[in-house]
Amino acid sequence: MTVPDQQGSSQENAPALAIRALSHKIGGRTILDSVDITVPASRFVVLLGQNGAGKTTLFSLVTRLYTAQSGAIRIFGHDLRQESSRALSQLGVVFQQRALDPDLSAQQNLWYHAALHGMPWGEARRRIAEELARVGLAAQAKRKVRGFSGGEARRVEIARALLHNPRLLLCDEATVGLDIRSRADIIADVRGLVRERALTVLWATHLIDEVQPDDLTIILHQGKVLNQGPARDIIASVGASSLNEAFRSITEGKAA
Ligand SMILES: Nc1ncnc2c1ncn2[C@@H]1O[C@H](COP(=O)(O)OP(=O)(O)OP(=O)(O)O)[C@@H](O)[C@H]1O
Repeated sequence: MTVPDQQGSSQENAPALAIRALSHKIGGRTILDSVDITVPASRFVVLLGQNGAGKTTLFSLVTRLYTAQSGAIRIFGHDLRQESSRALSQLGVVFQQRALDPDLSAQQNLWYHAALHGMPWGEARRRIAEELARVGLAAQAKRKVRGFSGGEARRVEIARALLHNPRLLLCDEATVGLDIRSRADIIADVRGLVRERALTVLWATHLIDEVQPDDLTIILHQGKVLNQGPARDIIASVGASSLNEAFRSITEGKAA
C-alpha cells in the first residue's frame, strides 16, 4: 500500500534522497548554495567534486551531524527534521576519516555499532557474521583493527555501515589512500550491492576515473551543483570527449 506522507507525496515511490534548496554557511562563508539533488532508489550515484567542493559538508547535513540552516532533506520520503529517526534508520555511512577503534577487533567494532542501533542480540550476531563473511574477513573477525591494511579496514567500515540493512549508503571518498587493487575491489563490491540488493549508493569522490558512463553524476563545485545526469549525457552536453574534459569545461571560470 502506498502511504501518503504529510506533504501528500508517495513514500513508496520517493527518491532515496531528495535535497531541495539546501544552503549552509560556516563562519559567515557560504559552503553550500541552493543545492538541489535527487538520488533515485537502487542506483549508484556519484557526487563528483574537487577538494573543498562541499561534499563532506553535504554528508554532515544528510547525517544530521550539522543541522541544515535552510532547505529540506528527505530520505525515502521522510523529512530529516520532522521524522529524523525514520529517515536516519534508512542510512548507512562510510566516512572519509577512518572511524574504527584500532584497539578493538573487527567483530567488536561491529558489535559496538549494532548496540548503537539497538539491534537485538541474535540479529546482531547473525548480521556481523554475514557482513564479515561478505567482505572476505570472516577469518580475521577477532583480529585487532590496528593490524589491518587500509583496504581491509575500509571493508570493515563498509560491513559496519551495512549492518542494520540501510537502503541508502553514503560513501565519502571511500577509496582515498588505497592502492589500485583495493580501490577496484571496494568499488566493485559496492556496485555489486546496487545490482544484487537494490541498495542505493551516493559515492562522493574527486577521482574521475571512478565514474562509469551510465552513472548518474552530480557535479558539485564550490558549493553549487553545476550539472547532474548520466555521465555520458554530461559529456555530450558540453561536446567533450571525456568526463575529465567535460568536468574542466563545466567548472572552469567558476573559480572564486
Ligand atoms: N568546520 C569548518 N570550518 C571552516 N570551514 C570549513 C569547515 N568545514 C568545511 N569548511 C570549508 O568548507 C569547504 C568545503 O569543505 P568540505 O570538507 O565539505 O569539502 P569536500 O568536497 O568534502 O572536500 P575534501 O574532500 O577536501 O574534504 C572548504 O572550503 C572547507 O575549508
